[in-house]
Amino acid sequence: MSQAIRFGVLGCGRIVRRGFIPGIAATPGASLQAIASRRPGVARDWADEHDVPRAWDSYEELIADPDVDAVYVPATGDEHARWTIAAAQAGKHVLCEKPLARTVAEAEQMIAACNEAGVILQEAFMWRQHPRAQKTLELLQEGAIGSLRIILASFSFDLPRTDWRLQPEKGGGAMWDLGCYGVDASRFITEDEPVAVHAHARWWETGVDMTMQIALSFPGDIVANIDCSFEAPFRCHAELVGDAGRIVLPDAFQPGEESVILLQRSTQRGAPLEEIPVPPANQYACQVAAFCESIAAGRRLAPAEDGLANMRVLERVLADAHRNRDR
Ligand SMILES: NC(=O)C1=CN([C@@H]2O[C@H](COP(=O)(O)OP(=O)(O)OC[C@H]3O[C@@H](n4cnc5c(N)ncnc54)[C@H](OP(=O)(O)O)[C@@H]3O)[C@@H](O)[C@H]2O)C=CC1
Ligand SMILES: O=C1CO[C@H](CO)[C@@H](O)[C@@H]1O
Repeated sequence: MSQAIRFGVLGCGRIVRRGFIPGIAATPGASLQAIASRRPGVARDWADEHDVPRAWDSYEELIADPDVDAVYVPATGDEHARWTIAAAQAGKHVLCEKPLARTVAEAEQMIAACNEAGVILQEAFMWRQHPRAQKTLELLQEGAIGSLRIILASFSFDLPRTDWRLQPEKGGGAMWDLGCYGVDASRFITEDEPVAVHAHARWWETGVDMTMQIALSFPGDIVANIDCSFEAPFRCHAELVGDAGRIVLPDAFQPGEESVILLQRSTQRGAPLEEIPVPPANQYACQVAAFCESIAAGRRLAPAEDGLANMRVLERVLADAHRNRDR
């Protein structure tokens, strides 16, 4: 096999520890070469703890490191565009956390910078890379639930009120953080873009949406009902309803190593739910592997333009929620 892709990570946050580090450790063909934090000494501590060869006290130094081939951007939403563009200009491939940016305009600039530099840009919608996502598409294509009519997706948890996700200037808001998954999933499942959007939110004192209902209509009169919330118990599920059955995806966007698809092949009340097995997989490892595959192929197998298309829908959704405020 050719030389492993050497990754650098910009920041020491929760998803780095919980997702990316275990994911890259389980990915042959990828290695974690360097880690940076804006907080002095933090990257050194993490590097020692996780056996990472290099530690930097600034993102600029990591980006300038000639031994780094690809950069993972797990920063707060407001920092995605800045660091993606800087890394691309230094010739590094970029795996950027979701959502790509705060605005469509920012996402367009990121894609342009990566195209100009000839580097790969991938949005870190890890759930798409898990084998369950592909298996779900196959079941739909085989007609396992007949014609798709309804998509339901819910993602919520009780957010500590001190989190940056409540700050609008940091790219906060339940839609950007959680609703983006349901929108991404409905576009992935329909392989299409919505023809109409409607949204209603409950707003937090800082100006971000705390809870949002999103209704999307897709070609073929497929409807998607998506909800997201920072003020509710943890829920993360999706259901695809057809005219001949339904598919349930427990822990939709955060499947564990072992996950299942629940399939009801009938519209009869009380019809059994069959467990469709899915190969065990760590979705963060799948994500790194897919990204490395794109680098090796020299083209984006998971196009960043898809992230841009998601951003376009999210911007429309947020605008509609603002329009419906106080109605
Ligand atoms: N795909 C997934 O499963 C998940 C994705 N995410 C995404 O990952 C990103 C980070 O989320 P999470 O790890 O939960 O967040 P944390 O609050 O735990 O970490 C924030 C991160 O942002 C960095 N950062 C850079 N600039 C700033 C700044 N100006 N202010 C504050 N922090 C800054 C910090 O690095 P430093 O060490 O330099 O301070 C740190 O790495 C978000 O984009 C989020 O949407 C989050 C959770 C799950
Ligand atoms: O992307 C994400 C997935 O899960 C988290 C909740 O558990 C979110 O807050 C996060 O930003």
